[in-house]
Amino acid sequence: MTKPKVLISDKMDPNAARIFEERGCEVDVITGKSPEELMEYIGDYDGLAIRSSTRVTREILDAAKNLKVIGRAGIGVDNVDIQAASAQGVVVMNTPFGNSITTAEHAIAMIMALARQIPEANERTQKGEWPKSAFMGVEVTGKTLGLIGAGNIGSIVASRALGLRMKVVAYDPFLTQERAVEMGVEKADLDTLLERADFITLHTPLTDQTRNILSRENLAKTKKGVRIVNCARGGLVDEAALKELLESGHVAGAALDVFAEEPARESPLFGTPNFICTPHLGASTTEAQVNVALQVAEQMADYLVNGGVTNALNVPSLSAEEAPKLRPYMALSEKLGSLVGQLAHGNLDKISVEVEGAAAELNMKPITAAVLAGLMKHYSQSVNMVNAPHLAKERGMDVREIRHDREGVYHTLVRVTVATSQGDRSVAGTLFGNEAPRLIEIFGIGIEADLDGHMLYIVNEDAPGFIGRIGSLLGENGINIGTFHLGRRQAGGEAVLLLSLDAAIPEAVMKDACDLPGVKTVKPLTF
Ligand SMILES: NC(=O)c1ccc[n+]([C@@H]2O[C@H](COP(=O)([O-])OP(=O)(O)OC[C@H]3O[C@@H](n4cnc5c(N)ncnc54)[C@H](O)[C@@H]3O)[C@@H](O)[C@H]2O)c1
Ligand SMILES: O=C(O)[C@H](O)COP(=O)(O)O
Repeated sequence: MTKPKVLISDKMDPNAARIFEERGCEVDVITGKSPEELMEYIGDYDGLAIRSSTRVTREILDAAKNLKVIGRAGIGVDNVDIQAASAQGVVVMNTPFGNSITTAEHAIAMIMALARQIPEANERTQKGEWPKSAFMGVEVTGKTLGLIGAGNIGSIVASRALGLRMKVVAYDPFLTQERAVEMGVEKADLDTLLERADFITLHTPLTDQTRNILSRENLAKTKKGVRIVNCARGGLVDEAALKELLESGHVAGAALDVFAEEPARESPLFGTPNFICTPHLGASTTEAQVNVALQVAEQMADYLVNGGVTNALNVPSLSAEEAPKLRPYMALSEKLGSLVGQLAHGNLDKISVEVEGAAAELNMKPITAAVLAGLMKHYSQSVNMVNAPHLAKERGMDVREIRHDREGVYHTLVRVTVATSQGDRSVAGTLFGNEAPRLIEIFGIGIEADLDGHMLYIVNEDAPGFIGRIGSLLGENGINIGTFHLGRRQAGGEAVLLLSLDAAIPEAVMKDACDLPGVKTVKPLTF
């Protein structure tokens, strides 16, 4: 088996490359290249490991013909076009916790640096000024910290601030009262926070709701003498308004680790009194970088080698334990989706996936994704399990998942039903020995078969002599039958034949098969 190839395109702890190699991947480290250069060689890789410098745009993804997974060694994925990645079937994963403590500590360091003006005092002291009377700081003890965003990092900041004997007021629409009590913070609305905070620290992602959350208007609502810290994302604070308020003295200090435009080689804020900044260093500690590098490499290799999905932002997670159990179900589901996609006609926009027996114990999302991938691959190119649910949603397909508790005849069963203009059409399958996908029913007729390679599906009137005639026709045309499966609704009623063939059936033979007496439908199938 060829080894999956991974490209590390941003500066990353060397442990990442080591883990990739140990887990059976080939790895190249090529950093600091332009998007045009990256586009030239990205097509060779199955995996792309990044931090915040590589921008994974639609154009890069278009060139990344073999790409299966993008791994972000860190939290923010705003440098990745997730929609384009999903549409292309590329899994996007991050490491949501590896640098949280480090970033929270950076925010606390910024709070302390602002309170005691450490950067300016340091600079002037080293210039030989000994400016003892120029600086008068504030204590943080007893002050109110306004926390905007109380997720992973925000809650660590809160716990450290409480340790510094600050009061913490938090604004986060997803913060429950119970969680606020557990964190020891006071839940507030944004206006209350702005009015009351002596220090404000931001810990939200950049979204349409949070962009410019500290707008000119909101900054004007803050207490005179407020100090502001942003170690989350540029774009959360109006930088021009911040500069004016620092100059007027309304804002007593501001510390930014992140800027609306990065890298920020110039900014109107540079040189403004009481403004300090760092070049997006929130996650830059040895500990955090080792954490995220190890984690991203483990996750990506797990996906590329075993199909395990952890911390993905565009597909449901699938643990390394679940992956081997689900793999045969995914193969079965893909085949059932493919069968129904080849046999049913009309608008296949209503689909239900039902599971019972052992299958009902499993995570259904990957099973449904596999059904959709099998169904849609006959209608759209480059569809896979990652992009199939997105494509189905985009097309407005009504997808239902039904889990039955009942015990059926089979120890495990997956059924796929599509609503067609002729009514519901359903196919079902099971796993033999928990491993081998096996069809057990087509459109209400019990029939057992492997769905593999070239097959021929025939519906005919159940009458003596038909099997001989179809066998002769194929034999006369040099087409070897591999397996032969039969089912019927009732004696003398509608019968189904499912043949596996060693080669694709030529058009002319298909026509002759259609002309055999009693034949209603003939359809070549491929799996
Ligand atoms: N400076 C750095 O180097 C650095 C390092 C790590 C993370 N970050 C950034 O820090 C941010 C926070 O990371 P995290 O791990 O805590 O994320 P998280 O998802 O755990 O927490 C984000 C919180 O923001 C809240 N939120 C969302 N919309 C909001 C709104 N409109 N108003 C108020 N709160 C809102 C969410 O409910 C959530 O609780 C992210 O943007 C991340 O990219 C920066
Ligand atoms: O979202 C993150 O994890 C941080 O912004 C860290 O970014 P970096 O990996 O480029 O330091």
